[in-house]
Amino acid sequence: MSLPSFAIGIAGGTGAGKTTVARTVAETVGEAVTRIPLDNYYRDRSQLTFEEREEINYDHPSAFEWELLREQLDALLTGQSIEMPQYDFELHNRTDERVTVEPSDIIVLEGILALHDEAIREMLDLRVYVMTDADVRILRRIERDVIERGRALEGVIDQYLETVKPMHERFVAPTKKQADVIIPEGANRMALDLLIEKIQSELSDDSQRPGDTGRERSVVDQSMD
Ligand SMILES: Nc1ncnc2c1ncn2[C@@H]1O[C@H](COP(=O)(O)OP(=O)(O)O)[C@@H](O)[C@H]1O
Ligand SMILES: Nc1ccn([C@@H]2O[C@H](COP(=O)(O)O)[C@@H](O)[C@H]2O)c(=O)n1
Repeated sequence: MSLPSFAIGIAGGTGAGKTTVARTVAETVGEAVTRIPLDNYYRDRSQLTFEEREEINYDHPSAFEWELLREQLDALLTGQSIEMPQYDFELHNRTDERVTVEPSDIIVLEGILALHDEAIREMLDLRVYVMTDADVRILRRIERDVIERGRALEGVIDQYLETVKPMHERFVAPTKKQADVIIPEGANRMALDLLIEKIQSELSDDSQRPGDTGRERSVVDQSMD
């Protein structure tokens, strides 16, 4: 593999289609792709009871362990493997499991706040925002949370109105301005084809990568300036 890797951030509201875009890129781009779901960096909450964990605002930036994400993204971009934490949505907590993730030419960070943190944004070569209407997103979320995440319909609706929607407006939607590319309606084929073409052209021209000089020092060092 060539260093540094080409890093892509995919942000957008819950249910916008971020995972679908990330998977499609991984399947189509024709190179090894390392995917980093931001959800895995929700803070460890083992010190709290299940009832206390249910009350947490999971859409506020403080819910994530940014320091660990910065360190691990930096490691991957400089060719080192990481021990990535794993998250259980039914327990609202990290599991004890860690998964060894190897670096590759393309690293894709995907999550609601993938473009929120300035240090992380600076590590990305391409910033993508997936934009899908709120009504479509909440319908997708209800289906997913009830079927896959073991949630009751009433709880999903309450959480959406109390935290998901206001935090989306306050923290997620504004990161659209940080994006190089906005994909309307999720896995829009034309937009995806252009995105994949862009990634392939960047990969075939290593010398043009903006990160080549920017990553001479690790992001961990930079944050201490
Ligand atoms: N462009 C699309 N058209 C139709 N369904 C889609 C599209 N993009 C995503 N979906 C579906 O919407 C749901 C949520 O998509 P997902 O990629 O998991 O969203 P996110 O990662 O942003 O929460 C999934 O069931 C997925 O299959
Ligand atoms: N214990 C948790 C942790 C997170 N969430 C919700 O997940 C959403 C982010 O995941 P997407 O795949 O939808 O992008 C986020 O909006 C959190 O509200 C949760 O419900 N429970």
